[in-house]
Amino acid sequence: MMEATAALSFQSCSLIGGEKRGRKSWEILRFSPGLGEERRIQAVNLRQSKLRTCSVRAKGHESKICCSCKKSWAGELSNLHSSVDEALILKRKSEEVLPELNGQCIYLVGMMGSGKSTIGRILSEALGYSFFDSDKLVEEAVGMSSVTDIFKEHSEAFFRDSESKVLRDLSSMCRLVVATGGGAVIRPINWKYMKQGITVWLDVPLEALAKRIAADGTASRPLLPQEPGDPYTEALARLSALSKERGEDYANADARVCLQNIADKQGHGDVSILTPTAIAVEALVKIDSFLTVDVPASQSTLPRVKG
Ligand SMILES: Nc1ncnc2c1ncn2[C@@H]1O[C@H](COP(=O)(O)OP(=O)(O)O)[C@@H](O)[C@H]1O
Ligand SMILES: O=C(O)C1=C[C@@H](OP(=O)(O)O)[C@@H](O)[C@H](O)C1
Repeated sequence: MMEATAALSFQSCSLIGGEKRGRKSWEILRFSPGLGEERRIQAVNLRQSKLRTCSVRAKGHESKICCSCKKSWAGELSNLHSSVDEALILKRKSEEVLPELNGQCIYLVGMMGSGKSTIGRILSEALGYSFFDSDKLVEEAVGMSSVTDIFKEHSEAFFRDSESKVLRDLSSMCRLVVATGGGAVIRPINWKYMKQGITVWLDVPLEALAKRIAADGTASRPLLPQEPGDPYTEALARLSALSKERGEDYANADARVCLQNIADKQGHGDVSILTPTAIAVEALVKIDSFLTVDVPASQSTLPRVKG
């Protein structure tokens, strides 16, 4: 009872001013346990990237609430790791973004190994969307079990044509999260298909990509050197060349999730400790910003919404 009263007081206190009307922006994360007179509440505002902690002191029938506000919740995430259930934040943020998406698909783009499949699965589950990996769809369409075999037995151009057909077919559907192949961005026609939905670039430092790929092996990635040698150094060299060729292409995406920026905001700068769930939350934050940005009346168009 005390907790419910405190939560209501917290939500209705003046802290809420200045945000979108009619939408709950502050999420109560936790009450301190214990049965004492004073309790602490942590709440996060995903829209404004803020974390607040309140002490609630019971005085008769009233609750006195003292609040402190931290500038950036992203900057607090390392602390939150131990104290806050990331899954709850993901759930709350996806509930907030879902109505704004209005069924539009999400296309994840980024270099190979950037986490498109990993983050895509998490996003699809959180949003109740279906997940597709475009490489897998190409394999099914061609009737071969790996992209590497398609490159070997046919050609890269054949693979790219099949990839474009897959993206064309997906573009008429809704409520999907699609992990695209790392090279899907190089063909302008693919952008036409992907822009039927929201495109999100997972921007991961090359060193982190090379580490992941060296750990996974390059067998499933035909554009990377397959010869013996130091896998990290070889992957890094090839990824650097591909990234130079494609840098501008990825930047066409509607939203950019830059892992280095997240890690810097958290104050440690280490992208390797960012969890896939935290990255998925950041993707939703960026999608939300893209969808809710004020469009001047002169430039407004009908919403890009399907069925
Ligand atoms: N945030 C992360 N931190 C550490 N490893 C990750 C992260 N996201 C993905 N990985 C790992 O990196 C590798 C490539 O991820 P994947 O999702 O297959 O990338 P993509 O689909 O972009 O090629 C996998 O081994 C995966 O487990
Ligand atoms: O970057 C690329 O050109 C490619 C990336 C691969 O997908 P992932 O990004 O899922 O590894 C796959 O489509 C193919 O090997 C080509």
